[in-house]
Amino acid sequence: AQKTLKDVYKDYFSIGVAVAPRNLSGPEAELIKQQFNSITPENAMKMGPVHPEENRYNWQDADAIVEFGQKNGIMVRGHTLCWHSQAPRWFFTDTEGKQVSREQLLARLKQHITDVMSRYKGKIYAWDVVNEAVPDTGKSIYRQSKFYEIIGEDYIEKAFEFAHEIDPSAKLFYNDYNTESAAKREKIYQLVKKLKDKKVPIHGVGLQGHWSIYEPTQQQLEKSIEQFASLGLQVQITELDVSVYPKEHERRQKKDTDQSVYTEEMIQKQSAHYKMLFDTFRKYKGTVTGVTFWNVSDKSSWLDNFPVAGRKDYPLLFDQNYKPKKAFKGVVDFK
Ligand SMILES: OC[C@H]1CNC[C@@H](O)[C@@H]1O[C@@H]1O[C@H](CO)[C@@H](O[C@@H]2O[C@H](CO)[C@@H](O[C@@H]3O[C@H](CO)[C@@H](O)[C@H](O)[C@H]3O)[C@H](O)[C@H]2O)[C@H](O)[C@H]1O
Repeated sequence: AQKTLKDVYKDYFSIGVAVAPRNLSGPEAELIKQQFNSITPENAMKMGPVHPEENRYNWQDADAIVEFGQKNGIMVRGHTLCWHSQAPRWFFTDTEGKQVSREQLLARLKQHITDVMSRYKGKIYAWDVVNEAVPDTGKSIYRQSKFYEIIGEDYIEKAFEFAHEIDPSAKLFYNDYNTESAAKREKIYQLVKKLKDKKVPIHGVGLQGHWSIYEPTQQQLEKSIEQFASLGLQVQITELDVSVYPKEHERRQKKDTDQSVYTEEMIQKQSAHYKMLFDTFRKYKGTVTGVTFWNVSDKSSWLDNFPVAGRKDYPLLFDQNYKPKKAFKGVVDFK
């Protein structure tokens, strides 16, 4: 029988995928049930989509995803309780449109985390409590978000404390991208070390893993896993995809990459890169506790049209017909 990701990795870490309600029926649902034992709502549990108005929640999509998990014995990972992006405008202004005070915003953040986590208590095993709070550039370890401007740096520790109070059994993560860039990794390390030193209830760091066939190197990845694990934190890869195109800054040099053609060279490089990534994840068994892909198959990825409008990407292990790609083989054939 064909090997599946969840069976091959059952002694290593959970294998997940980001989903939207549209993925939970038909051939995609069959692929999800066959290959994965964890799902993450791609958008349904974010502040804006789930809490569009102060006194109105929109639970429909989030409920559908949790019910699918419950019905099929698939764990659910929560994403995300506090993020500067996709945060509803009302969160930061009062009824006259004036910016709210530190106390008001802290109370709203507490209410939001309390309501969302209470609804799914015992049904969500891990949460990205705070997402992308560290800037890519500059000395400060704090992104100048509305949360930081209005509350101050302690909005992060408060969010973790609010979360832990509601569901002490849920594993709580700080989640970010570009975690393999030395400068950004050091700032994230400083942030989470501060939280650990203050005995804030944080259990792990999420490396989003929006990588490409050009980066990271194995050394860079191992350095990130080891640096965060040195604080006694677990590490999860939370939004994995391997674009066949170089990142923006490299792209300008390689003009011909905007053609959306999936070349044999891309297939070879992608297969080798995915193999290196999973060889590395297995090496840190017990530290790397979960790996989640961001979208199900090349049929539809957030990387289609991003950052180049109209450009198709091929970043995942299953092709546009939900069939396993060459890269899949390199990931499951290690025994
Ligand atoms: O950006 C990739 C990752 C990076 N890390 C954090 C992680 O949360 C993020 O995920 C992406 O986060 C993006 C927003 O920042 C999501 O994109 C949003 O995805 C939403 C749902 O499809 C879109 O909302 C729909 O927009 C449509 C037209 O604009 C409207 O008609 C729909 O009603 C509305 O739901 C938003 O415009 C679009 O911005 C992507 O699907 C999602 O994959």
